[in-house]
Amino acid sequence: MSTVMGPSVRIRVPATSANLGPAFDSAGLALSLYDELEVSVADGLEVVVEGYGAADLPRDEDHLVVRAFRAACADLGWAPPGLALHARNGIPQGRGLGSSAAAVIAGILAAWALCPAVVGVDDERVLALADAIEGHPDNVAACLLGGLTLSWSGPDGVRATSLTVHRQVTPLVCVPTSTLSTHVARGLLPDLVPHGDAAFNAGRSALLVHALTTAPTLLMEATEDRLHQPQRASAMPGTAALVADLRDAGHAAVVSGAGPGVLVVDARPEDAALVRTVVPEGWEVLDLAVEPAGARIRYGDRAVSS
Ligand SMILES: Nc1ncnc2c1ncn2[C@@H]1O[C@H](COP(=O)(O)OP(=O)(O)O)[C@@H](O)[C@H]1O
Ligand SMILES: N[C@@H](CCOP(=O)(O)O)C(=O)O
Repeated sequence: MSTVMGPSVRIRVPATSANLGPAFDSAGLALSLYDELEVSVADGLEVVVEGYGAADLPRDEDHLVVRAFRAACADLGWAPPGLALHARNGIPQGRGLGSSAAAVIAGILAAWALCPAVVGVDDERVLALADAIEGHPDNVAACLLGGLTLSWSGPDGVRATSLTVHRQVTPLVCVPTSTLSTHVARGLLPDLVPHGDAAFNAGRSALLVHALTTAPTLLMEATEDRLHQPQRASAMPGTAALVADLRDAGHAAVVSGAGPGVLVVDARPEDAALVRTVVPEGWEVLDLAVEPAGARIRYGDRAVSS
């Protein structure tokens, strides 16, 4: 049992769905499904987990929130003795809903919020470190900033921008019982792709931004992809079949992130019942909203970052 040594901070981080079809490693959508954490500096390490992962996440320095916290502390030049972490996880893990990105953002924001030497949060520094830990920027950007995010890397490091989506973008997520590690799913992708497929995805990605923000009637065409879903289908045949069935029924369905969850981008309230008839037994259907503001930090009742 460790002793808490200062004030606590509460962090709420949203689930995210990356890629959205063609925009591999660049587009992300924040969803109204959250992990909530309470963190304080302590004289040792104490980790309590409720909800998803309660039975199998590590309770030591290997816990991803702890690892991200430690990395952010090092980045800030701060060396707290330990931390007390209480996590209530509402984001299913290993399903393509950005649980690891949420854990990384939570750990980094906790460090920024608790470090005595800093005031406020520098989103660009948070994003840079989160991208370095996660290995791709799409989920961490959406988790941090909310809404529809586009992220890219350049000479100045990782950058991201957040856009407001059209009101007809109403996400519905289908969550299987099976899991697939993002690391494994990334290993299925080839190093080289045909130029025609790259051109196909470039056009669809550009159209995707227009469809999500302005012209939702174009979402079916705008969510077509040739760069990652076909290459990963053998690792998640049930997911591939469900995406095909939903698209045949007229829904803009895609693999959520690296899978095996499925995102329907444009589900109207009345579609939820219909989708439930197509989804295989055991899958959970979550009727969600877009989370517009992203991660939230609170000291008591005072919100200091969104
Ligand atoms: N809330 C969490 N707390 C601690 N570790 C987590 C948490 N969420 C995810 N992780 C870690 O990330 C892994 C899942 O990451 P990943 O394969 O990228 O799937 P996802 O699509 O859910 O992000 C888990 O097995 C676990 O090691
Ligand atoms: N662009 C990444 C997205 C991974 O998202 P996750 O939610 O499955 O971690 C990829 O497709 O590998």
